[in-house]
Amino acid sequence: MFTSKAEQHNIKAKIAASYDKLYSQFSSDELNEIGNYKISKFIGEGSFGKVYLATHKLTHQKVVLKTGNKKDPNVVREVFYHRQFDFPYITKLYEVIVTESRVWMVLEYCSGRELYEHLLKQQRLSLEESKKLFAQIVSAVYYAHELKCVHRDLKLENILLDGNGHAKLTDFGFTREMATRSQLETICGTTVYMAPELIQRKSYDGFKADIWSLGIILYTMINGYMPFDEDDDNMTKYKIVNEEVDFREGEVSDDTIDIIQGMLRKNPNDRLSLSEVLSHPFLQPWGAAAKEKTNKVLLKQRGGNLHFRSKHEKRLLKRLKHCGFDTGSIKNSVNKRKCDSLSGLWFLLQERDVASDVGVPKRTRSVLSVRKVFESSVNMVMDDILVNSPECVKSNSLKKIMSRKSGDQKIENQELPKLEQPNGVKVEELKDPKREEPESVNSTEVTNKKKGFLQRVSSLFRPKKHSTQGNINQPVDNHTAPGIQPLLGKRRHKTVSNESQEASIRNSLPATESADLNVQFEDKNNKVTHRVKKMKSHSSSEISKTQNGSDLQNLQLNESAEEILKISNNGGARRSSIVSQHSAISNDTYNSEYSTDAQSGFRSNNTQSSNRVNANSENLTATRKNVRRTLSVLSSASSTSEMSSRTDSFYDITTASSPMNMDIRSNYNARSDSQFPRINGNSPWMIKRGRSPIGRRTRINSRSLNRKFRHPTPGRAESVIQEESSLDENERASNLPEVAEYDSTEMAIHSDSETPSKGNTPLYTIGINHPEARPILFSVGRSMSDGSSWSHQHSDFQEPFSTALVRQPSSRNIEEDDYEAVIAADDEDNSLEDEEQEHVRSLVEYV
Ligand SMILES: Nc1ncnc2c1ncn2[C@@H]1O[C@H](COP(=O)(O)OP(=O)(O)OP(=O)(O)O)[C@@H](O)[C@H]1O
Repeated sequence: MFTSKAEQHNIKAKIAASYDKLYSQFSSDELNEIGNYKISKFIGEGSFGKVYLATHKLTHQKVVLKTGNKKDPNVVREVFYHRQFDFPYITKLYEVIVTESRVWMVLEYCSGRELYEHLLKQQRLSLEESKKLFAQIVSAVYYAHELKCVHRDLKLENILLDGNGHAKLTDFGFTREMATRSQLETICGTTVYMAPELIQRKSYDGFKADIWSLGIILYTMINGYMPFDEDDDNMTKYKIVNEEVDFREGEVSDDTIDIIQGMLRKNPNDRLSLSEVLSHPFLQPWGAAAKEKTNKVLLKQRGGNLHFRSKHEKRLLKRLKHCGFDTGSIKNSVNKRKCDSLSGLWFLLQERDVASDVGVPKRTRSVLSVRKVFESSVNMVMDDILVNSPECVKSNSLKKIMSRKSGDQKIENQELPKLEQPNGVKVEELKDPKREEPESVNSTEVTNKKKGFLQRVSSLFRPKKHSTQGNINQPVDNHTAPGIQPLLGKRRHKTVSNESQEASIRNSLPATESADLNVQFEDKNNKVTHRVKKMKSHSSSEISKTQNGSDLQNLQLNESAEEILKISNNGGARRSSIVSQHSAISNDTYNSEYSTDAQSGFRSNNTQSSNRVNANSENLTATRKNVRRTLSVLSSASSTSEMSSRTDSFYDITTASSPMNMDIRSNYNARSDSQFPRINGNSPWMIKRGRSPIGRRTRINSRSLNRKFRHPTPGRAESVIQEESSLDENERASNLPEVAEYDSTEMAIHSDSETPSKGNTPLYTIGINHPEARPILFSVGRSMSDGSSWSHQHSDFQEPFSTALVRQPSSRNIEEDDYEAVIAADDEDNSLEDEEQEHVRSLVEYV
């Protein structure tokens, strides 16, 4: 109990200050967490929204958060289709978080970034690399096609590379199912990757259109420039429709020519099928292997056998179950592709285990993984369970591992990016990537072996640094080509910045550089400079407008080249064959298939700016760059016909709040279908403790030995801990030990109570790094008389603990004589017996 009024005032003041801090955090504009993900930096911006690098708090896995407006049909479409895909060469969609206005897609992080950037770096890819990557890309598309989905925006920018250099197809904003139709009408994609039938605005077979785009991709990978890419869009379109791709004589093998020509046949029905592409001699041995792998995945998936079959998965599942997770819910989430926090957790756990499958004995690592997840997810102590789990006992002693690994490590302070609200998220500060640490801990020297058990264990779960893997922190644009590097560096930087930043970068460039920030490749043989454009997906309602106002719809694409050129040249002078200033304008101009005038605001900004460019040639350079970078386009030709895809009934995507951040106690009643981990078949907070140490380290009577902590009855949802025994609910409630108040600091509210001044106050997690953090020593006991309630006492600890939950007491009239327990600081205190130690840990750390 508190010894003086002054102390009580002091404590009250601290609680009030913490409350204020919490309140201001709630009302802050800064955004640094979404669900279970901690945002670490802004990495790019697409047509639909911004993209951030983030860390999954429970597994420390890096992920990408891609945000979009909830009302944007393309965002809905992207989620709808993407979540159906579960394939090694398609970026994984782990989770979808829906907030009031935005959708956050949690995606697999591809540290190698875009294939486009890789190609810029290499100028052109070796045949071997091209084959390998292309086989992976084709297999991803083949997989999607087998699921009757067409991508419709295949391009270098939509193929990412993971840390192992594997291709990952992404960006399913224009995807469409083809199960119910054979022809599509909506014109969408990116001009230079578009099939002739789309350019001609005919109805088209989506599968065949994808195959054409793949042909463009392969050609570009091998040659380092695009087959149809003129500075003038009309010319590009003319060539797509009328001309054959050309190859440098003697440089390209017959197989290469054959496969590319096979994919780029003007008549869609003459094009190779993807199965044929994968079996083509050019692509061997990669193609055949990729095809086989894809067919296996498809077979498994169709049979509903994709998950939980491998030894590794079974082992992980077992561990989770052992720790009380509701594995049925996890399976359900994963199998149904719910993209909720459970399936996210599952996939990330799996990936982390696979990634860290080096060096640590399997059994131990598994146990530790599960332990860490559990610790993080419910913020409570699992030591009791894990230390005594058979796995842990069989393998290395956890204590030994901890004492080996807990070492004196200095953890750098982590700076968080400051963000605007989701719909206008803006990074004010970018963290130094080298200092990036997944843990949100402040600078602390951990020197004492006896310091926080959790912290020591937690240090074991920090992701290993894989020096061989692609590092996101490395600059992407270390272009090898002289002269290109500075240009790329600047352009790249600009790509992820806002318009004003772009303008300032551009202004700082010499005129020749700023003229076109697209990278130029010099073809040494032909002395012709080629370009690989980076195209930004966007749309407008102006598809038919060329830069000079001519209507492409009326343009006869089989007109003579002269005619076309005449139109083009009228449209504006080409500054040179190398650096085009004008061409991208109409090239990048399309409609959303749902586009209406009202909606055009969504994706038509680039078009509008393009038009402004035309109007004012002085602004052309700066504005064009925005337009130029990317384009994926979607015309409104058949908006109604394809609208039906919106009616798909998919939304069992979970909404925003992470279960881990929810008040787990308030879910007590629903625990049978709870998603939360359960311990020994009970709710997560019903941690079974051993026996309680009593009577100055003597034993308590047998009745209390089997008691468990649990949260209170529904009527007292805010209360903290209750014992479970054979007593009925009322008795349990009355047996709730009250926990003394202490400082409350960082987050993790575990109660819905509004203010700490109420009788039942919220619980807070106290962080070890808080300047005022100190542990609480609880003396817990009960009188020896039957039916007596548990009570406790608290006093200061000399040594800090990693975590303690505290609560303002509602009752302070506990009599000294009622106590019979003394709590020890650490499990290494040999003066306590095992069960007593467990009790101590569960009380001090778990409470
Ligand atoms: N899973 C990912 N891993 C790593 N980087 C990613 C990932 N997804 C997107 N990015 C990066 O984020 C940026 C924006 O991506 P996004 O897909 O939103 O736009 P985009 O493909 O550039 O444009 P658009 O949507 O118009 O096609 C790009 O630089 C991209 O490389």
